[in-house]
Amino acid sequence: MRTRLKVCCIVSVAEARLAIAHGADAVGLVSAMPSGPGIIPDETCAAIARAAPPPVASVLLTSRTEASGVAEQAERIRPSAVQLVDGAASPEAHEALRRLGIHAIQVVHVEDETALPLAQEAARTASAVLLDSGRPSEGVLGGTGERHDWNISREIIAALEIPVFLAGGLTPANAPEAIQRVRPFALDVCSGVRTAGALDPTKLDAFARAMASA
Ligand SMILES: O=C(O)c1ccccc1N[C@@H]1O[C@H](COP(=O)(O)O)[C@@H](O)[C@H]1O
Repeated sequence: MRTRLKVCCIVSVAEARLAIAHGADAVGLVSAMPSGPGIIPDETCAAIARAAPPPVASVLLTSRTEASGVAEQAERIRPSAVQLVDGAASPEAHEALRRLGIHAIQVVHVEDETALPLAQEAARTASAVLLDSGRPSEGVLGGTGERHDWNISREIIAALEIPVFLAGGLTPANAPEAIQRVRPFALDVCSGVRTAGALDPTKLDAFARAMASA
């Protein structure tokens, strides 16, 4: 099965078009976060979500955890899916999104082996799980540009029956190894395809080619 590509930290409709032209199956839109390089206003998230043509998915990243707050933001922005970057998000938040016809992608930050039971719990109610390299205890919920232990990710993916995205420090150089070793449903990249903060067509092209070579 082809590994899907999500290009994250999209800041404009022009960047979304560039990512899609290079084969992105999904574009990620980072709303308010405690920290991170990719944050854009909700109004910009909504404009990009409106511009994403089917079957490309628009994925809103939120740090909200309460069901009512998550649903309120999702209803305003109307993405295809919401990526809940804080592991404290509840099954009620997943259910609230489901009622709106919006997929819940629950992030699990892989700090150690405890990520496996966290992912299994999230998989009970979310549409998909995304494995990232944040450090929630330090208020870092993603966008680190760092890899985590892919042996743990591989174990999680083997144990779950729903799609699992792999994120954190992916680059054109390590994308083939990520696909071969971890076997995720999709790769999710932000900093690895950017230069001085801007989406870089040369790196995007290299990333897409690296995926195709795996
Ligand atoms: O990029 C951000 O600003 C951000 C902030 C808070 C949570 C997630 C964030 N970005 C997401 O982090 C992953 C991995 O990014 P990277 O490839 O390691 O740079 C990806 O989903 C980003 O969209």
